[in-house]
Amino acid sequence: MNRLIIIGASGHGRVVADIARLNEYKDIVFLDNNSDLKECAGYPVLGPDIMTAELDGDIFVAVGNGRIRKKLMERDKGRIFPVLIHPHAVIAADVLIGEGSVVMAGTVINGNTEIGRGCIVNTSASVDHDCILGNFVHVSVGAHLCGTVTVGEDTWIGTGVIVSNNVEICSDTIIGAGAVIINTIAEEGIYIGVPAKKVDGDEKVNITDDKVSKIKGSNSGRYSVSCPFVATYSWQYRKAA
Ligand SMILES: CC(=O)SCCNC(=O)CCNC(=O)[C@H](O)C(C)(C)COP(=O)(O)OP(=O)(O)OC[C@H]1O[C@@H](n2cnc3c(N)ncnc32)[C@H](O)[C@@H]1OP(=O)(O)O
Repeated sequence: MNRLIIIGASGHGRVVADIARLNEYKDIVFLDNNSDLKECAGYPVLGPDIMTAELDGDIFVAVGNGRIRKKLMERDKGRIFPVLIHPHAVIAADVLIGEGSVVMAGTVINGNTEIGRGCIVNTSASVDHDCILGNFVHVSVGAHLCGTVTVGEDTWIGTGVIVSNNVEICSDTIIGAGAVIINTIAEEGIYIGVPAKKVDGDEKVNITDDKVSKIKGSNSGRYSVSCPFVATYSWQYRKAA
C-alpha cells in the first residue's frame, strides 16, 4: 500500500488517519501549515501542504472547509485521492463515491446513491436511497438524509439535521445543527430551526468570502474497487472529471 499524505493535522485529520490505517495504509504522514505541529495521532507532521509536490504517495485532504478541499484537490490534480471508508460503514453495492471522499464509522448509505468528490459522510450519518450529493458536500455527525434527496456542491449539512424525502438543497448552503428540512431549498444561505428557515442577511453568520461555483458533479467514469476488510461489500467510485 502506498504512503498516504493527509493534509490537515486536526481532529478531522485524526479520524481520517484512523480510517486510513483500517484501509491498510501503513505509511501515513501529515502536512499542515501550522509549523508548531509536529505529530498528529502518532504520525509525523512533515511541513506545510505545499510539500505534496516533493512527496510520493496518495493524498487525502482532511480539511472541514469544502472550498479548501476543492482548492487543494485541484492543485494536486493527477495524484491519487483515495476513497476512505470505515469498515463499520454499511454501503449498498451500487453506491458511487467520488475520489477524496471519506465515509466514517456507523454510517449507512443506501442503494442508487451518488456521492461526489471530496465529500465527508461523518460519523453515524445516513444517506438513503437515490440521493445525489454534489462535490465537497459535508454530511455532519448524525445527520440523516431520507430517500431521493439532492444536495448541491459545497453544501454543509450540520450535525443532527434531518432532510425529508424528495427534497433538493442547493449549492453553497449551510444547514445549521438540528434543523429539519421539509421543503426544497433553492436559494443559497444559512438555514436553521424546525422547520428550517433562512437566516436573515443582517444576522451574524460565519459564511465567509468566495463561495465556489455551483455546478454539480458531472463525473462519468465508473471504477470498481475492492474492499480490503469486508469481503461481502463492494462499491464503486467515480474518477475525477
Ligand atoms: C465531527 C464534527 O464535529 S462535524 C461538525 C458539525 N458541526 C455542526 O454541525 C455545526 C453547525 N453550525 C451551526 O449550526 C451554526 O450555529 C451556524 C452555522 C448555523 C450559525 O453559526 P454562527 O453564524 O456562528 O451563529 P451564532 O452562533 O452567532 O448564532 C446566531 C444566532 O443563531 C442561533 N443559532 C445558531 N445556530 C443555530 C442552530 N443550529 N439552530 C437554531 N439556532 C441557532 C444562536 O442561538 C444565535 O441566536 P441569538 O442571536 O438569539 O443568540
